[in-house]
Amino acid sequence: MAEIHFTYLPGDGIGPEVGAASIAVLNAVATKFGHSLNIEEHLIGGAAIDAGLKPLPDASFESCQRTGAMLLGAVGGPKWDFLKGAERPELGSLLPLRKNLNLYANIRPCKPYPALIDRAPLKRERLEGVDFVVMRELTGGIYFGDKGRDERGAYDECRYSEAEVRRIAIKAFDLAMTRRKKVTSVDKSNVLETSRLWREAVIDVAKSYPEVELEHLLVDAMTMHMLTNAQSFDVVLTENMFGDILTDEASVLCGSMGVIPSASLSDGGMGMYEPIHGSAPDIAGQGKANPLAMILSAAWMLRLSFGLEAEATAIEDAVSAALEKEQTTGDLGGALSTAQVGAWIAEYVQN
Ligand SMILES: NC(=O)c1ccc[n+]([C@@H]2O[C@H](COP(=O)([O-])OP(=O)(O)OC[C@H]3O[C@@H](n4cnc5c(N)ncnc54)[C@H](O)[C@@H]3O)[C@@H](O)[C@H]2O)c1
Ligand SMILES: CC(C)[C@H](C(=O)O)[C@@H](O)C(=O)O
Ligand SMILES: [Mg+2]
Repeated sequence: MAEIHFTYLPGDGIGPEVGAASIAVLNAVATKFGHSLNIEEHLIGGAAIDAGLKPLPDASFESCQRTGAMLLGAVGGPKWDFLKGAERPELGSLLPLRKNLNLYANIRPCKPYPALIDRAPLKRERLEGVDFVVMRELTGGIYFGDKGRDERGAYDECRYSEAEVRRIAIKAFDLAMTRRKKVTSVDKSNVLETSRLWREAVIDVAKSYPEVELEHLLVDAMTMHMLTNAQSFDVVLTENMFGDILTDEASVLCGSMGVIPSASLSDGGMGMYEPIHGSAPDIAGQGKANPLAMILSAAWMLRLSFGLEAEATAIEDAVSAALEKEQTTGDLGGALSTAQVGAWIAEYVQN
């Protein structure tokens, strides 16, 4: 019996809705496998601002540092869009959390479920066999450079050190060694100096992995290859902003934004788990949000932060079953609410 002790940060918009569904599933797993849940729930983002606190309140950050395992819904929304810089939910909570906990390795899978292939806008033959993982650098690049306004307009500085590129490249090659042994590094080295450094460092890291095939693609071409040739990818290695953009595109291959989880990992064993989607203000508060990405993120937390492989697999099997039996929300053509999908998966796990 294990104690599953983590920080739960529901956040804004659909965050608390998909979060509640994931907690219902975690409760079912804990009951079924005889574990106990110790959940530290804290405010983050707009919800913290509305409570008169900073976007990342000290108590929230301290809890994350203490537990080292975080399950996060989403932050941000139109209500807080008038705020500037670090007063914003995104810049004042999510980014400092990633940076200050050194969660530099962000892993986002793209493997369309068989039951969803016909829901994606691409032809079936372009989707069958697609199975790649994006290794996104998460604590460097343009997100974290100097930004501001001056007499010439506005600026966002993009910086990468060689060490920052090397450590994420090593993660990508290590992952490729456990898979089909191919790394596709995506950059814009025909224009950007950071991308030239990126490519040099990746080529150098690759020398230690002679079994792994390395290819380079420019990011503009990559957006096209992802739609025409996605079966050719295994591990896609890229920098912060390109990874953000490419993974939203990858979600289209999977049938919905609502099915892709992510893990953000440090070297010291910390992990934050969150869906790749945002707070979806257009559907928030209506029970329409698909909770599968959040539920799968919880499964990844069990596997990667607590070593609970059978428990994680039980959740993933239940998600596959829900898709096969069309127990889904409207984005996937189903008629269930967010809570009903969570309850169905929780029950499936327990039986
Ligand atoms: N990790 C995060 O906290 C995170 C990630 C992305 C965006 N955001 C924030 O979220 C806000 C909204 O951003 P956006 O609208 O560009 O992106 P979004 O991901 O919130 O929504 C994009 C589209 O996908 C749909 N969608 C997203 N998640 C869904 C789900 N689980 N089920 C069904 N449909 C879903 C939405 O309804 C919307 O049409 C912004 O403030 C943004 O900064 C936060
Ligand atoms: C909200 C935003 C800062 C975030 C990002 O760009 O990293 C989001 O889009 C994501 O994909 O996690
Ligand atoms: Mg994004």
